[in-house]
Amino acid sequence: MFTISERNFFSRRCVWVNGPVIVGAGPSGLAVGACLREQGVPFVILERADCIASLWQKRTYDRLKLHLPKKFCQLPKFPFPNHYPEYPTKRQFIDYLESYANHFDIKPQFNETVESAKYDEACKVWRIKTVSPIGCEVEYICQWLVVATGENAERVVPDIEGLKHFGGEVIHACDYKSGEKYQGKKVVVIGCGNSGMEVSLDLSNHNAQPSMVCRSSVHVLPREIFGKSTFELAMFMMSWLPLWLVDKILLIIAWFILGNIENYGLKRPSIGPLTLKNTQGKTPVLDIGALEKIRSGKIKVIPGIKRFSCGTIELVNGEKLEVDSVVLATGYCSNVPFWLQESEFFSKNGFPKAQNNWKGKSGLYAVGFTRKGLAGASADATKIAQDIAKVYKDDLKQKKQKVSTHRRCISTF
Ligand SMILES: Cc1cc2nc3c(=O)[nH]c(=O)nc-3n(C[C@H](O)[C@H](O)[C@H](O)COP(=O)(O)OP(=O)(O)OC[C@H]3O[C@@H](n4cnc5c(N)ncnc54)[C@H](O)[C@@H]3O)c2cc1C
Ligand SMILES: NC(=O)C1=CN([C@@H]2O[C@H](COP(=O)(O)OP(=O)(O)OC[C@H]3O[C@@H](n4cnc5c(N)ncnc54)[C@H](OP(=O)(O)O)[C@@H]3O)[C@@H](O)[C@H]2O)C=CC1
Ligand SMILES: O=C(O)C(=O)Cc1c[nH]c2ccccc12
Repeated sequence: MFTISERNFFSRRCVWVNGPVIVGAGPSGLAVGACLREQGVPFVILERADCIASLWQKRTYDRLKLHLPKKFCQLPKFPFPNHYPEYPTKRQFIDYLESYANHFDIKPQFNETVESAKYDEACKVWRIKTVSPIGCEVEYICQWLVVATGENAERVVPDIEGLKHFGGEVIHACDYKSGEKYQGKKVVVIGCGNSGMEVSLDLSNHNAQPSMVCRSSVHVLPREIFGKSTFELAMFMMSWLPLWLVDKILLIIAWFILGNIENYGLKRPSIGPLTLKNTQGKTPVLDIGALEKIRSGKIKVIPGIKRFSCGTIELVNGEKLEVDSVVLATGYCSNVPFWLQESEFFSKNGFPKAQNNWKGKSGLYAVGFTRKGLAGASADATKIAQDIAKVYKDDLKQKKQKVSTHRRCISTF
C-alpha cells in the first residue's frame, strides 16, 4: 500500500500527443483510428473500460443481434466477413470489431476515464485529464480532440415515486443478460423502445410473465418487408421522395403487415417514424417477434406507472400489479456535458447543437452523434480523419521546410 503522498508522487503524468486524442474505443473511436492510421496520422484512444466496444461487450444482452442489415453496420475500409449472416449476432459483431482493431493496429489506453477536457486558449492546445481505477492521473495535451463517447454512454434511471421501497430486484436493461433466471416470474419492463421490446420478448421466450410499460407512444415497423430490410427500403425511398412521404408509405406498409398496433395498447406517435428519429432521436422499433407475443397476450402492455410500493406497482389507471422484478428499459444519454468544458459546439444534452455536425472549433470533433447508428458513425469518421490529416500533413510539410531552410542557412555560412 502507498501513502497518499507516495501514490501521488508517481501517479501524475503529463503526455504530449503528436496527433489527435480520441475519447472512447467503441465503433466510432475505432473507425476514426482506422481512418487516421490509413492517412499516417498518429493518435491516442482513451477508454474508460478494460476492452474495446464496452457497450457491446458488457452492457447488452446475450441474444442481441444487429437490427439493421450488415452493410449498414460495417466500419470504413474493412468489411464484415462474407460468411456473416444478414443480421450478425452480438458475438460476431464483437469479433469483427476485435479484428478491425487488430487489422489497423489500434491499441487504446484502457482503464482511463476522461474526467475533463478543456481548450487552453493561451497555448492553443486541448488539455484532457484522465483518471484510472487505481487513482493514476494523466493529462494529455494535443491539438485535436475527437469525442467518441457515444449516444448511449450512461443509463437513464427515472425517478419514479416509491422505487426505492419496491424491495424486489430492479435492474437497467444494460445489465440484463438473459431471461433464464426469470422463469415463472412476474417482470415489469419499463419502456417500449427496442430494448423494452426485445427484453420482453426474451423474458417471454424463457417462460417469464412480462408486462411492458408504454407510457406514451411508439412506432413499430416490421424489420423486413417481403424479405427486404425496412431500413434499406426507407433509405432507398429517401433518395427519391420527401421524408414525410417515406414516413406515410412506411406506416401504410406497417399497417398491412402488423395490423393496427393501437388494438394492443400501443399508441402511435403523431409524427412519422423517420421524422421522429431525425428530430427527437427516438428510434422506431424494428419488430423481431415481440408484437406477435403482445397479440397472443404473452407480453402484456400496461400504461404508465404512478408509484411503487413494497412488491407492487400502481399504474396511472389505478390498477395494481404484484411484481417480482423490474427491468428499466428507459434508455441512455450522452455524458459529454460531465467532462467537456465547452458550450459552443455541444449542447446541454450532450449532442452537437447543429444536427449532423461533426466539426467544431479549435480542433474539436464529434463522431457517432448524428442519430444515424453505425452508418452515421462511419461517415463521420471518414470526414474527421480526412480533415485532421490535411492539417497534420500541412503542418509536417511546414516543419520540414523550416528545418531544410534552417539547414541551408547553416551551410551557406
Ligand atoms: C442494445 C443496442 C443495440 C444497438 N444496435 C444497433 C444496430 O444494430 N445498428 C446500429 O447502427 N446501431 C445500433 N445501436 C446504436 C449504437 O449506438 C451503435 O451501435 C454503437 O455502439 C455506437 O458506437 P459509439 O462508438 O459511438 O458508442 P459506444 O459503443 O457507446 O462507445 C463509446 C465508448 O466510449 C467509452 N466512454 C464513454 N465515456 C467515456 C469517458 N468519459 N472516458 C473514456 N471513455 C469513455 C465507453 O466506455 C464506450 O466504450 C445499438 C445500441 C444499443 C444500446
Ligand atoms: N437489436 C438492436 O439493434 C437494438 C437496438 N437498440 C438501440 O439502442 C438505443 C436505445 O434504445 P432503448 O434502450 O430502447 O431506449 P429508447 O430511448 O429508445 O426508449 C426508452 C423507452 O423508455 C421509456 N421511458 C423512459 N422513461 C420512462 C419512465 N419514467 N416511465 C415509463 N417509460 C419511460 C420511453 O418512453 P417515452 O417515449 O414515453 O419517453 C421509451 O419507451 C436505440 O437507438 C435502439 O434502437 C436497443 C435494443 C436492441
Ligand atoms: O439501432 C439504432 O439504434 C440506430 O440508431 C440505427 C438506426 C439509425 N436510424 C434508424 C432508423 C430506424 C431504425 C434504426 C435506425
